Amino acid sequence: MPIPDTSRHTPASMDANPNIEKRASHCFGCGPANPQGLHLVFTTDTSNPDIPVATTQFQLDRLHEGPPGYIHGGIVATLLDEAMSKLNRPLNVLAMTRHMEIDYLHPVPLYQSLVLTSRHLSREGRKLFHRAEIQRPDGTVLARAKGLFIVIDARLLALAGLTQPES
Ligand SMILES: CCCCCCCC(=O)SCCNC(=O)CCNC(=O)[C@H](O)C(C)(C)COP(=O)(O)OP(=O)(O)OC[C@H]1O[C@@H](n2cnc3c(N)ncnc32)[C@H](O)[C@@H]1OP(=O)(O)O
Repeated sequence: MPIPDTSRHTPASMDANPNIEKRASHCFGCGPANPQGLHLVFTTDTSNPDIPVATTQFQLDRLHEGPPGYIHGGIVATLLDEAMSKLNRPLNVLAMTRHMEIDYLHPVPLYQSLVLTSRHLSREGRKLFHRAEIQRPDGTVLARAKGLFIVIDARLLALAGLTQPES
């Protein structure tokens, strides 16, 4: 059984009393403090505040290889999930992925700059429906996802110690 590397298991994300920003700093998708992470940085377009759009460019190497020369399918799912999660804050909610479905349309290549974009579709109560795509710069869609995110009650997060309680 693999032995955990304690040097990587004592960051701020594991501290007894972190705030949500410190915890988020170790997010595998976007956390700047995670040395193994993807370090995605999104631009969010809120010109229509009801339909936020998040976009980033990324390029991965063999660390994330699945089929030779292409990104592992699980990492493709991570990219799409991460992009959709970036729509929640502009909508002023905390939410977690409940369900997502993915169309792997073409293999997603390593060593090429690609575009990852997401868009909010609709909301029904606690249920947020988002979509995301990975595209080549010429607009060819390589993978596409639809996601259902469920709004989490901020007070429950505070009770669980994941956020600071509202004063
Ligand atoms: C805090 C910031 C985090 C940022 C995270 C970034 C994105 C992530 O990667 S999150 C990590 C992955 N996700 C998770 O670990 C979440 C694990 N799941 C959970 O904790 C819970 O299921 C949770 C909190 C999301 C929802 O739980 P719960 O409140 O019991 O909801 P639940 O009743 O199961 O489902 C909610 C609704 O979705 C509906 N639903 C479930 N599946 C589907 C589906 N496939 N299609 C349509 N609707 C569905 C349910 O019917 C229900 O609808 P309604 O309220 O109308 O009855």
